[in-house]
Amino acid sequence: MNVDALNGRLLFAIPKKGRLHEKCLELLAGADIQFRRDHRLDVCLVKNHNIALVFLPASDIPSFVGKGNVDLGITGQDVIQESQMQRHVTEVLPLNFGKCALQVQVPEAGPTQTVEQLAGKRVVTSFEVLSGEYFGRLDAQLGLFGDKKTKIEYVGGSVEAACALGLADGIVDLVESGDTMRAAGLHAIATLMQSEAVLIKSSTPKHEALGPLTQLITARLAGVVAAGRYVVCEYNVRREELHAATAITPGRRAPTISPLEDEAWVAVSSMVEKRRIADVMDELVRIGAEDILIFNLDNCRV
Ligand SMILES: Nc1ncnc2c1ncn2[C@@H]1O[C@H](COP(=O)(O)OP(=O)(O)OP(=O)(O)O)[C@@H](O)[C@H]1O
Ligand SMILES: O=P(O)(O)OC[C@H]1O[C@H](OP(=O)(O)OP(=O)(O)O)[C@H](O)[C@@H]1O
Repeated sequence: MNVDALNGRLLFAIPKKGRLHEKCLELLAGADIQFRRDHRLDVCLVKNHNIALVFLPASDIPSFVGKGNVDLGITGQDVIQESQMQRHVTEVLPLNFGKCALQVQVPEAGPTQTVEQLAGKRVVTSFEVLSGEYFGRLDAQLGLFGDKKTKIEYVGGSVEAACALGLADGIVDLVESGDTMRAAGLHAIATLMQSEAVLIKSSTPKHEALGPLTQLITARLAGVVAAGRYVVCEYNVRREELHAATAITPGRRAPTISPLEDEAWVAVSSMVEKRRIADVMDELVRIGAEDILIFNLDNCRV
């Protein structure tokens, strides 16, 4: 690709592989950001917007965005902190995927069961900056100095194997379901941070003219994220129960209430958070609501 082809385009960084990659592609499709990527190329032009996508390792995206080499990016909050770019990037939108926790883990049956016991020993991690800060504070509290301090060692992957291989007394790694941790015979004894995927932009953007396009893309992505988070709940309820019904489904602004041919009844339509829907349906049944229907959203603007 001719380098000039990128001139004036909004550069948008997407994780090139790993846990966040597929979800990002779904998000781009939902926002109708159209492109065709030659699988050997890490840069490609968007057909229907003045944007170029740049496929990068998730852990490099905070510094590319923070330094202004690319304008927008998607990555995890964990790698923003680890690369110490939190002052250089602005988190524009939480994306409701890539949720995980960075945790201190030790062998379940081992002699070390608290972080105080682990301090001063060997910790293996891919997050050496965050682990160094965490154990640095702990070492200072416990009066561990010089060669008594916790020894933090970096590995690029398969961190969970480090204890079994005799490399470490504990590890610091990401946990989502906990399957990896349990399969390795480990359990968590402390949490350094919670993380999810976020849309980020440079805190000092180089291309001010691209501001409106950044806003448009952010609004589209927010619509796709909200569509995944909410369902539409429709039901019929007796008019005298309307007050109770709107308390159960208050909607984002207010529920839509429509009259029915039978004047004793009304139809209610309301957005409800997906994770609450089973409880909401139980409560609606309890007040005598009928014909409760739940609809998934493809896309929305809220
Ligand atoms: N199990 C998980 N569940 C949810 N999100 C995760 C999980 N593991 C990692 N993430 C998120 O995805 C980001 C990328 O992690 P991933 O393990 O896919 O790295 P990667 O880019 O493939 O790098 P590498 O394979 O070189 O370690 C992490 O920084 C974190 O924000
Ligand atoms: O709690 P869980 O749901 O099991 O997820 C946690 C695992 O996911 C991540 O690794 P990933 O599988 O992305 O591969 P990696 O080790 O190559 O980074 C992380 O490093 C853990 O190993």
